[in-house]
Amino acid sequence: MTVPPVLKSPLAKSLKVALIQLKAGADKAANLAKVTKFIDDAVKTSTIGSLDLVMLPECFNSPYAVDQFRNYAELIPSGETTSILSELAKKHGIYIIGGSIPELAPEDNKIFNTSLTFSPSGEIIAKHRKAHLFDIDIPGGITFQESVTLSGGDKATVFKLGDFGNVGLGICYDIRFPELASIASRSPNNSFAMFYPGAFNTTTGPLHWHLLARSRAVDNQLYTVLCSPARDVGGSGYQAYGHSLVVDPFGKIIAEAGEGEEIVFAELDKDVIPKVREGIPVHYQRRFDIYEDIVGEGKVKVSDL
Ligand SMILES: O=C(O)CCC(=O)C(=O)O
Repeated sequence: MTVPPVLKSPLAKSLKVALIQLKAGADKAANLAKVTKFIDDAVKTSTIGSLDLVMLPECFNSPYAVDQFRNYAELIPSGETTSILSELAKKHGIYIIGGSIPELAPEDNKIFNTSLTFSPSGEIIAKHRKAHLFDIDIPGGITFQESVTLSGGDKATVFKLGDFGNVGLGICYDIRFPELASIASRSPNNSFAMFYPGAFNTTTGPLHWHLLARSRAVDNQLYTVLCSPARDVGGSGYQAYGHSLVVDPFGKIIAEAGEGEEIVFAELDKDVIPKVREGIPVHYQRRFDIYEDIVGEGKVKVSDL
């Protein structure tokens, strides 16, 4: 096997990120006010210098509940959450990965679980509709059927984060399907990170949250960044797992929250990617001649907004 010359890192510089682990309730205005305050605080209290990107959790403006998604759904881009996040990105001059919100698609009245990313000038630069719907039934554990009210997106999402390079985006349950991260990481997309706003629960969280984050990182030799809501201790609704985290391309957890409301800071160091790909050259050893039919070049649907 010939290892090609080490690629220069796709990153212009290190990416400084903050993950906002907040608890959302039934009051949408209060949720949005909280988001504004947390983002302002993250920028002010950053322990790693000037932030480049702030990330929010899945369903941060509504309860995470099948019977509530339609009540909270908004049009994109004309809805209020889109304009608030756009203004915040502009005000602070940062990228915002806007967790996810229920989106109403007016053309067919469907509801999607959708994540938007904003540039530092407030433009939407990516839109991912959760592709794999969270339909599970674990006796004595948890039953949840997103497909009762949500529809699934039909594209992988990879986009350019300005000078930092390409990244991929999935939502929560999407992390269980390795294909999205693999599409993002391999040529020609060559992403350095996968971002997953997610709301695992107290049944599957302890079993799989860290395992999946580390697996996607190791499989693809990129960073994985997962942002969860805080746990609603004593609440009667969905119990999010918490533990927002960042895993480096070696599979090491470099930042992690607890269960409550918290901001976690992490720096995604550009030099780690070529180091790990040189040391363990799986990135260059893919045998698409053997498994082209699974994720063959040119056969994927990547979102272009
Ligand atoms: O996959 C899991 O265990 C949790 C997924 C989830 O909570 C979600 O997709 O919102």
